[in-house]
Amino acid sequence: MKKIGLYFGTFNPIHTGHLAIANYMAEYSDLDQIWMVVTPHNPFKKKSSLLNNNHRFEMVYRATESYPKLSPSDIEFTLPQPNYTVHTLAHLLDKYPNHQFSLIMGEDNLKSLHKWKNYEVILENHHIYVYPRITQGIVEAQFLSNPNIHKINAPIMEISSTFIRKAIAEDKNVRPLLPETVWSYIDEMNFYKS
Ligand SMILES: Nc1ncnc2c1ncn2[C@@H]1O[C@H](COP(=O)(O)OP(=O)(O)OP(=O)(O)O)[C@@H](O)[C@H]1O
Ligand SMILES: O=C(O)c1ccc[n+]([C@@H]2O[C@H](COP(=O)([O-])O)[C@@H](O)[C@H]2O)c1
Repeated sequence: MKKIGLYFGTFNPIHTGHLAIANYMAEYSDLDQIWMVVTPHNPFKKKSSLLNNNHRFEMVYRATESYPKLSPSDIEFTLPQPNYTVHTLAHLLDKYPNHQFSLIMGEDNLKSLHKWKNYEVILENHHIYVYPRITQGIVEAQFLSNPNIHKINAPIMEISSTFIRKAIAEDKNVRPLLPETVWSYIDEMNFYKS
């Protein structure tokens, strides 16, 4: 049985914070593989400001290419939208009956987990690894003591895709915040200019 960590994200774009989290999990957990699942449409986010799926996938592909334990995944591209994680998990369990799937997420997502579709089902069947992040809101008490939720003791990295998109639109240099191959793709393609 292979242990897979699913790191779901809009990745618009993938940044050094994402990559550091994925690499930390690859190095310091018992997960065999981390799949970075590019989500076409988060049910809580507007689709209008999104770069198309293939461009976001390409950036995740480039970011993870030289990391053997990290892989990009386009599994949600052919599933109904918006993408509810519980549906994707059902699809994955069906397709890979011999894999054990855990979730990796930032603390901002844990703060809204009580609003996710069938979150109880997700929690009953999967471990969730939560990465610290400074954001508004509080984590519901029910999640603080849940045995399937594991807090990761890792340094906080305050980088967000929103900050990067805004900075590029304002002509700032964001090169250190992105994997080099992602930075050059964004630069070549003129993404997020305004
Ligand atoms: N700097 C960070 N530290 C910890 N977790 C993060 C960080 N950035 C993103 N994440 C987590 O990575 C996953 C995917 O994040 P997402 O693609 O939404 O990035 P984002 O930077 O939050 O994007 P946006 O600013 O567009 O909302 C989420 O679970 C999110 O909580
Ligand atoms: O299933 C849900 O109800 C649900 C609600 C909000 C977010 N999600 C998923 O959480 C993942 C993280 O989203 P994001 O935009 O914060 O990177 C992404 O795969 C979303 O589809 C899922």
